Amino acid sequence: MTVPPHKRTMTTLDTLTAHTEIFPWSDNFATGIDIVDEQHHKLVDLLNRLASHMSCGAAEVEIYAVFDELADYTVYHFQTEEGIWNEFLPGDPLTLAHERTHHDFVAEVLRVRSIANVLSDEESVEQIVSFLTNWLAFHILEDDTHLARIVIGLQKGLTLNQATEAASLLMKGAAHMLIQSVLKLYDNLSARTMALRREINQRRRAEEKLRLSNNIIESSADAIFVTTPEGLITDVNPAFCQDVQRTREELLGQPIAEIKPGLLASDKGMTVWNQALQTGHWAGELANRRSDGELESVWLTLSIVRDDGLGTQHFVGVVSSISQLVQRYHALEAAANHDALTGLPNRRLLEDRLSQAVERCKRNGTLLAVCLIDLDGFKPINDTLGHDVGDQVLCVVGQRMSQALRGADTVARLGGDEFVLLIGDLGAAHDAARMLGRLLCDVSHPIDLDAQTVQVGASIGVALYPTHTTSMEELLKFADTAMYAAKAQGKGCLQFYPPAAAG
Ligand SMILES: Nc1nc2c(ncn2[C@@H]2O[C@H](COP(=O)(O)OP(=O)(O)OP(=O)(O)O)[C@@H](O)[C@H]2O)c(=O)[nH]1
Repeated sequence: MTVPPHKRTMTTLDTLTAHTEIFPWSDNFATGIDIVDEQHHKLVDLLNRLASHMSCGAAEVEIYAVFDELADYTVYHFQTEEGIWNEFLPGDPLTLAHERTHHDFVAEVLRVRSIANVLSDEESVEQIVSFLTNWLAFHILEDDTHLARIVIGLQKGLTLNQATEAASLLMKGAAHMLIQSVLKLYDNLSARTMALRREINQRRRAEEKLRLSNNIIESSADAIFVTTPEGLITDVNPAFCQDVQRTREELLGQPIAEIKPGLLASDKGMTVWNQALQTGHWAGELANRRSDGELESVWLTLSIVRDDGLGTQHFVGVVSSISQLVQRYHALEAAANHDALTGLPNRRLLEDRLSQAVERCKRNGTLLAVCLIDLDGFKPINDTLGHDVGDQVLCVVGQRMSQALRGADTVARLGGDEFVLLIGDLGAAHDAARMLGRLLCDVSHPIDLDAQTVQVGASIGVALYPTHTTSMEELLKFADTAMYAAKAQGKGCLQFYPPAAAG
């Protein structure tokens, strides 16, 4: 069943925001025929809602739906009216002229609808409101009232001529005045009231935006502060209060550098402040001392909010804790630089350490021993006792090597059962030989595992910086050559480059 437009409970126009009665319904609008007046009332109400939309500028209105609803309702209403006029004044020129006006009305609504895509919603609604106002004045107040009065006359038993004359007389005075006053009302209201309403609504929207921004700042997990150019706090959010364990009231007017000394009182803090002054912005990582005394990494964004005259007005700082990010970064960095099994530096970190060690020895005029170690007899452990046992052996051997060296030296695992040692700041080659002899002994001690004891040996090849080469690449290559010579000599021994056989 089709629900007549006036029976719909929730219409698009109903959803328009609070509306202003620009054309409040008055008894003067009444034609005297109840059903017609009731429907006119609804149409005037639609007009008021559209006018209200025009002044409020509600952006969410579905303009096409508004047009469709208006067209729907008027077609429905026109059928009612035409039914009455045709019943009492069939074929009368007034009735025919009236029907043409109805067609014109629908055509105009559809015309504005058809150009709605090139107009803004506001412009479309303005066109419709202007058109409806004229229609209210000339159609409802003039034509409908005129016809209604003839019909009422006929209902009272007057002849058509008598009824027409009586109606014309009535229409001459008051109705004319009313039409003029409606049009004037529209002119005045559309120009002034709507402009005013629009302004009010713009302000309301701006306030809403401001309220939303405030809510965001208030609920932000980041600590936010605002200061004068001299660094005196003018506002803070709850996260900032929480961070420094002070109330907002206690903080207002306080120097930010005293409240957050770690952030803004240090030399770095001054640099941050000055750069923000010069460029309008500073962002970067700083250390912040929390209220519990712990140091944490934070990301500070400091910006200047200037007034219209471009004079400095406020500094706005946003402090975001990035401790977890930094921890994660360090964990990833550690993983990228260390061997997952033994935790020793991997080849990537070894390259760094090698260049640092070379630099140090160059500076100090000392020797650096680059030692390549390959275990002896490791494969059979893997093969007979399993890979897990092999892994344990690699870890124990790594620990023993680390313990045999000084803190500044490096033990790295290249992969498999291959390790590299960097022994720096040596006075002579035999210093390295002594340390490596001890290390060979340590490595070859039996290893007690859960269920068994195993034993491995090691073959070591050594190249010296700068004795054998100053190239880091060659240092590793020469150490490798020497290590193969050690294997060839029966394993479990130390061989300096150049190996005897090679040289
Ligand atoms: N458990 C374990 N084994 C590994 C790992 N990486 C490589 N291997 C094994 O280590 C063994 C290294 O082989 P070799 O160096 O020939 O063994 P080796 O018995 O010490 O022989 P030589 O060097 O000639 O004395 C191979 O069996 C590899 O499969 C690892 O991460 N864990």
